[in-house]
Amino acid sequence: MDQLRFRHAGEPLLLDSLTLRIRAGERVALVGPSGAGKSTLLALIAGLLPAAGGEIRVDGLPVDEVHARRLRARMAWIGQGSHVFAGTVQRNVALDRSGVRREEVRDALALAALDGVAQALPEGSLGERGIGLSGGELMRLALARAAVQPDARLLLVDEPTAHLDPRTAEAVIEGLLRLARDRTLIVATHDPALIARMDRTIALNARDATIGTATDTPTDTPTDPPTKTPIVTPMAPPHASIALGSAA
Ligand SMILES: Nc1ncnc2c1ncn2[C@@H]1O[C@H](COP(=O)(O)OP(=O)(O)OP(=O)(O)O)[C@@H](O)[C@H]1O
Repeated sequence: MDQLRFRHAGEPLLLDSLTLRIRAGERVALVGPSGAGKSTLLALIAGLLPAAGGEIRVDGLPVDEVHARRLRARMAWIGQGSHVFAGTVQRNVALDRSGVRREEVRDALALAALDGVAQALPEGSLGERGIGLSGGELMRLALARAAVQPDARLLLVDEPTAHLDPRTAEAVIEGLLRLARDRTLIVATHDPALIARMDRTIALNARDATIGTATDTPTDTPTDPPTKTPIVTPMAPPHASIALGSAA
Protein backbone atom coordinates (compact mmCIF):
# COMPACT_ATOMS: atom_id res chain seq x y z
CA MET A 1 0.00 0.00 0.00
CA ASP A 2 1.19 3.44 -0.81
CA GLN A 3 0.74 6.64 1.18
CA LEU A 4 -2.47 5.31 2.66
CA ARG A 5 -4.60 7.76 4.63
CA PHE A 6 -7.76 7.01 6.52
CA ARG A 7 -10.12 8.63 9.00
CA HIS A 8 -13.40 7.37 10.38
CA ALA A 9 -16.25 9.82 9.66
CA GLY A 10 -16.00 12.83 11.93
CA GLU A 11 -12.79 11.54 13.55
CA PRO A 12 -9.20 12.75 13.32
CA LEU A 13 -6.83 11.13 10.86
CA LEU A 14 -6.11 7.56 12.00
CA LEU A 15 -3.67 6.35 9.34
CA ASP A 16 -1.39 8.74 7.48
CA SER A 17 1.21 8.10 4.78
CA LEU A 18 1.27 4.38 5.42
CA THR A 19 3.43 2.62 2.85
CA LEU A 20 3.96 -1.11 3.13
CA ARG A 21 4.86 -4.01 0.95
CA ILE A 22 3.89 -7.54 1.85
CA ARG A 23 5.25 -10.33 -0.31
CA ALA A 24 3.48 -13.48 -1.45
CA GLY A 25 3.45 -16.13 1.22
CA GLU A 26 4.58 -13.80 4.00
CA ARG A 27 3.16 -14.14 7.48
CA VAL A 28 2.80 -10.71 9.01
CA ALA A 29 1.69 -9.66 12.49
CA LEU A 30 -0.01 -6.29 12.71
CA VAL A 31 0.62 -5.01 16.21
CA GLY A 32 0.14 -1.82 18.21
CA PRO A 33 -1.88 -0.50 21.10
CA SER A 34 -5.67 -0.67 21.20
CA GLY A 35 -7.11 1.95 18.92
CA ALA A 36 -3.98 2.17 16.72
CA GLY A 37 -6.02 1.06 13.73
CA LYS A 38 -5.13 -2.61 13.19
CA SER A 39 -8.69 -3.81 12.55
CA THR A 40 -9.34 -0.71 10.49
CA LEU A 41 -6.33 -1.48 8.30
CA LEU A 42 -7.55 -5.05 7.77
CA ALA A 43 -10.95 -3.66 6.75
CA LEU A 44 -9.27 -1.24 4.33
CA ILE A 45 -7.29 -4.08 2.74
CA ALA A 46 -10.51 -6.09 2.44
CA GLY A 47 -12.12 -3.13 0.67
CA LEU A 48 -14.75 -2.77 3.39
CA LEU A 49 -13.79 0.85 4.04
CA PRO A 50 -12.74 3.49 1.51
CA ALA A 51 -9.30 5.08 1.93
CA ALA A 52 -9.16 8.87 2.26
CA GLY A 53 -5.99 8.96 0.19
CA GLY A 54 -3.27 6.73 -1.18
CA GLU A 55 -3.77 3.30 -2.62
CA ILE A 56 -3.86 -0.35 -1.66
CA ARG A 57 -3.08 -2.97 -4.27
CA VAL A 58 -3.59 -6.67 -3.84
CA ASP A 59 -1.82 -8.81 -6.39
CA GLY A 60 -1.38 -5.73 -8.54
CA LEU A 61 -5.06 -4.78 -8.50
CA PRO A 62 -6.19 -1.61 -6.74
CA VAL A 63 -8.63 -2.29 -3.92
CA ASP A 64 -11.53 -0.25 -5.27
CA GLU A 65 -15.10 -0.70 -6.43
CA VAL A 66 -14.04 -1.76 -9.92
CA HIS A 67 -12.03 -4.71 -8.65
CA ALA A 68 -14.02 -5.44 -5.49
CA ARG A 69 -15.66 -8.60 -6.76
CA ARG A 70 -12.51 -10.16 -8.17
CA LEU A 71 -10.55 -9.32 -5.06
CA ARG A 72 -13.17 -10.52 -2.63
CA ALA A 73 -12.77 -14.05 -3.96
CA ARG A 74 -9.04 -13.86 -3.32
CA MET A 75 -9.35 -12.97 0.35
CA ALA A 76 -10.72 -14.65 3.43
CA TRP A 77 -11.67 -12.74 6.57
CA ILE A 78 -11.19 -14.67 9.78
CA GLY A 79 -12.44 -13.10 12.99
CA GLN A 80 -14.25 -13.99 16.17
CA GLY A 81 -17.32 -12.20 14.91
CA SER A 82 -17.81 -14.77 12.16
CA HIS A 83 -21.47 -15.40 11.61
CA VAL A 84 -22.96 -18.80 12.10
CA PHE A 85 -26.33 -19.91 10.85
CA ALA A 86 -28.72 -22.61 11.94
CA GLY A 87 -27.14 -25.90 10.97
CA THR A 88 -24.26 -28.16 11.84
CA VAL A 89 -20.60 -27.12 11.89
CA GLN A 90 -20.14 -29.14 8.71
CA ARG A 91 -22.89 -27.17 6.94
CA ASN A 92 -21.52 -23.91 8.29
CA VAL A 93 -18.16 -24.72 6.72
CA ALA A 94 -19.65 -25.59 3.34
CA LEU A 95 -21.84 -22.45 3.48
CA ASP A 96 -23.69 -21.93 0.23
CA ARG A 97 -20.80 -22.90 -2.01
CA SER A 98 -22.55 -25.29 -4.31
CA GLY A 99 -19.26 -26.45 -5.85
CA VAL A 100 -17.61 -27.50 -2.59
CA ARG A 101 -17.04 -31.25 -2.36
CA ARG A 102 -17.70 -33.36 0.72
CA GLU A 103 -14.01 -34.35 0.91
CA GLU A 104 -12.96 -30.70 0.87
CA VAL A 105 -15.21 -29.97 3.82
CA ARG A 106 -13.85 -33.04 5.63
CA ASP A 107 -10.25 -31.90 5.02
CA ALA A 108 -11.06 -28.36 6.16
CA LEU A 109 -12.63 -29.68 9.37
CA ALA A 110 -9.54 -31.80 10.00
CA LEU A 111 -7.21 -28.86 9.36
CA ALA A 112 -9.10 -26.81 11.93
CA ALA A 113 -9.28 -29.81 14.33
CA LEU A 114 -13.05 -29.65 14.20
CA ASP A 115 -13.73 -33.20 13.00
CA GLY A 116 -14.98 -34.12 16.47
CA VAL A 117 -17.74 -31.53 16.36
CA ALA A 118 -18.69 -31.73 12.68
CA GLN A 119 -22.30 -32.52 13.57
CA ALA A 120 -22.57 -30.05 16.46
CA LEU A 121 -24.80 -27.03 16.16
CA PRO A 122 -23.02 -23.75 16.92
CA GLU A 123 -24.33 -21.66 19.77
CA GLY A 124 -27.19 -19.47 18.69
CA SER A 125 -28.27 -21.75 15.88
CA LEU A 126 -31.86 -22.77 15.89
CA GLY A 127 -31.47 -26.53 15.69
CA GLU A 128 -32.92 -28.93 18.21
CA ARG A 129 -29.63 -30.31 19.45
CA GLY A 130 -28.14 -26.93 20.42
CA ILE A 131 -24.77 -28.37 21.43
CA GLY A 132 -23.00 -25.06 20.99
CA LEU A 133 -19.37 -24.25 20.30
CA SER A 134 -16.74 -22.51 22.38
CA GLY A 135 -15.04 -19.28 21.31
CA GLY A 136 -12.00 -21.25 20.14
CA GLU A 137 -14.17 -23.61 18.11
CA LEU A 138 -15.93 -20.66 16.49
CA MET A 139 -12.56 -19.22 15.50
CA ARG A 140 -11.56 -22.60 14.06
CA LEU A 141 -14.87 -22.68 12.19
CA ALA A 142 -13.78 -19.45 10.50
CA LEU A 143 -10.44 -21.12 9.65
CA ALA A 144 -12.22 -24.13 8.15
CA ARG A 145 -14.41 -21.84 6.05
CA ALA A 146 -11.32 -20.16 4.65
CA ALA A 147 -9.83 -23.57 3.88
CA VAL A 148 -12.68 -24.40 1.48
CA GLN A 149 -12.02 -21.21 -0.46
CA PRO A 150 -9.12 -22.28 -2.69
CA ASP A 151 -8.94 -18.88 -4.36
CA ALA A 152 -8.61 -17.02 -1.07
CA ARG A 153 -4.84 -16.55 -1.13
CA LEU A 154 -4.84 -13.66 1.35
CA LEU A 155 -5.93 -14.35 4.91
CA LEU A 156 -6.99 -11.30 6.93
CA VAL A 157 -7.23 -12.39 10.52
CA ASP A 158 -8.43 -10.25 13.43
CA GLU A 159 -7.30 -11.20 16.94
CA PRO A 160 -7.72 -14.96 16.53
CA THR A 161 -6.50 -15.85 20.02
CA ALA A 162 -8.19 -13.09 22.04
CA HIS A 163 -10.11 -14.43 25.05
CA LEU A 164 -8.82 -17.97 24.56
CA ASP A 165 -6.95 -20.04 27.13
CA PRO A 166 -3.33 -20.84 26.15
CA ARG A 167 -4.09 -24.40 25.03
CA THR A 168 -7.00 -23.41 22.81
CA ALA A 169 -5.01 -20.44 21.52
CA GLU A 170 -2.21 -22.81 20.51
CA ALA A 171 -4.68 -25.02 18.63
CA VAL A 172 -5.95 -21.96 16.76
CA ILE A 173 -2.38 -20.83 15.96
CA GLU A 174 -1.50 -24.29 14.63
CA GLY A 175 -4.61 -24.32 12.42
CA LEU A 176 -3.80 -20.84 11.16
CA LEU A 177 -0.21 -21.79 10.30
CA ARG A 178 -1.37 -24.92 8.46
CA LEU A 179 -3.87 -22.85 6.51
CA ALA A 180 -1.24 -20.20 5.74
CA ARG A 181 1.29 -22.68 4.34
CA ASP A 182 0.62 -21.62 0.77
CA ARG A 183 -1.11 -18.29 1.40
CA THR A 184 -0.31 -14.78 2.54
CA LEU A 185 -1.28 -14.03 6.13
CA ILE A 186 -1.90 -10.70 7.85
CA VAL A 187 -2.99 -11.03 11.45
CA ALA A 188 -3.90 -8.25 13.89
CA THR A 189 -2.94 -9.40 17.34
CA HIS A 190 -1.64 -8.57 20.80
CA ASP A 191 -0.60 -12.19 21.47
CA PRO A 192 3.19 -12.66 21.88
CA ALA A 193 2.87 -16.41 21.18
CA LEU A 194 1.30 -15.69 17.80
CA ILE A 195 3.62 -12.77 16.97
CA ALA A 196 6.62 -15.04 17.56
CA ARG A 197 5.39 -17.43 14.85
CA MET A 198 5.14 -14.77 12.15
CA ASP A 199 7.87 -13.77 9.66
CA ARG A 200 7.49 -10.07 10.30
CA THR A 201 5.89 -7.57 12.63
CA ILE A 202 4.39 -4.29 11.48
CA ALA A 203 3.65 -1.96 14.38
CA LEU A 204 1.03 0.77 14.12
CA ASN A 205 1.52 3.61 16.57
CA ALA A 206 -1.28 5.03 18.64
CA ARG A 207 -3.10 8.13 17.50
CA ASP A 208 -1.45 10.25 20.19
CA ALA A 209 2.02 9.21 19.01
CA THR A 210 2.89 9.61 15.36
CA ILE A 211 -0.34 9.09 13.54
CA GLY A 212 -0.50 5.84 11.70
CA THR A 213 3.24 5.46 11.28
CA ALA A 214 4.24 1.86 10.75
CA THR A 215 7.43 0.26 11.93
CA ASP A 216 8.48 -2.97 10.43
CA THR A 217 10.44 -5.73 12.16
CA PRO A 218 11.45 -9.22 11.12
CA THR A 219 10.50 -11.83 13.68
CA ASP A 220 13.85 -13.60 13.77
CA THR A 221 13.17 -16.96 15.25
CA PRO A 222 10.06 -18.52 16.72
CA THR A 223 11.65 -18.45 20.17
CA ASP A 224 12.60 -14.78 20.14
CA PRO A 225 10.23 -12.41 21.89
CA PRO A 226 8.92 -9.59 19.73
CA THR A 227 11.75 -7.11 19.43
CA LYS A 228 11.37 -3.87 21.34
CA THR A 229 13.42 -1.74 18.96
CA PRO A 230 11.70 -2.00 15.63
CA ILE A 231 13.58 -0.88 12.57
CA VAL A 232 11.77 1.60 10.35
CA THR A 233 12.11 0.42 6.80
CA PRO A 234 10.97 3.00 4.30
CA MET A 235 9.74 1.24 1.21
CA ALA A 236 11.64 1.80 -1.98
CA PRO A 237 9.60 2.45 -5.10
CA PRO A 238 7.70 0.85 -6.62
CA HIS A 239 5.48 1.31 -3.61
CA ALA A 240 3.54 -1.69 -3.35
CA SER A 241 0.96 -3.88 -2.65
CA ILE A 242 0.17 -7.19 -1.18
CA ALA A 243 1.09 -10.18 -3.27
CA LEU A 244 -0.82 -13.40 -2.87
CA GLY A 245 0.55 -16.88 -2.31
CA SER A 246 0.46 -19.12 -5.32
CA ALA A 247 -1.76 -22.15 -5.43
CA ALA A 248 -0.34 -25.28 -3.84
N1 LIG B 1 -16.95 2.92 12.68
C1 LIG B 1 -16.15 3.73 13.38
N2 LIG B 1 -16.44 5.04 13.50
C2 LIG B 1 -15.63 5.88 14.19
N3 LIG B 1 -14.50 5.47 14.81
C3 LIG B 1 -14.18 4.17 14.72
C4 LIG B 1 -14.97 3.24 14.00
N4 LIG B 1 -14.38 2.02 14.09
C5 LIG B 1 -13.27 2.19 14.83
N5 LIG B 1 -13.15 3.47 15.20
C6 LIG B 1 -12.05 4.06 15.99
O1 LIG B 1 -10.87 3.93 15.22
C7 LIG B 1 -9.77 3.66 16.08
C8 LIG B 1 -9.07 2.38 15.61
O2 LIG B 1 -9.91 1.26 15.86
P1 LIG B 1 -9.40 -0.21 15.51
O3 LIG B 1 -10.51 -1.13 15.93
O4 LIG B 1 -8.96 -0.25 14.11
O5 LIG B 1 -8.14 -0.34 16.48
P2 LIG B 1 -7.29 -1.63 16.84
O6 LIG B 1 -5.86 -1.25 16.73
O7 LIG B 1 -7.74 -2.80 16.03
O8 LIG B 1 -7.67 -1.82 18.37
P3 LIG B 1 -7.80 -3.18 19.26
O9 LIG B 1 -6.41 -3.67 19.48
O10 LIG B 1 -8.44 -2.70 20.53
O11 LIG B 1 -8.68 -4.13 18.49
C9 LIG B 1 -10.32 3.56 17.48
O12 LIG B 1 -10.11 4.80 18.13
C10 LIG B 1 -11.79 3.30 17.27
O13 LIG B 1 -12.55 3.82 18.33
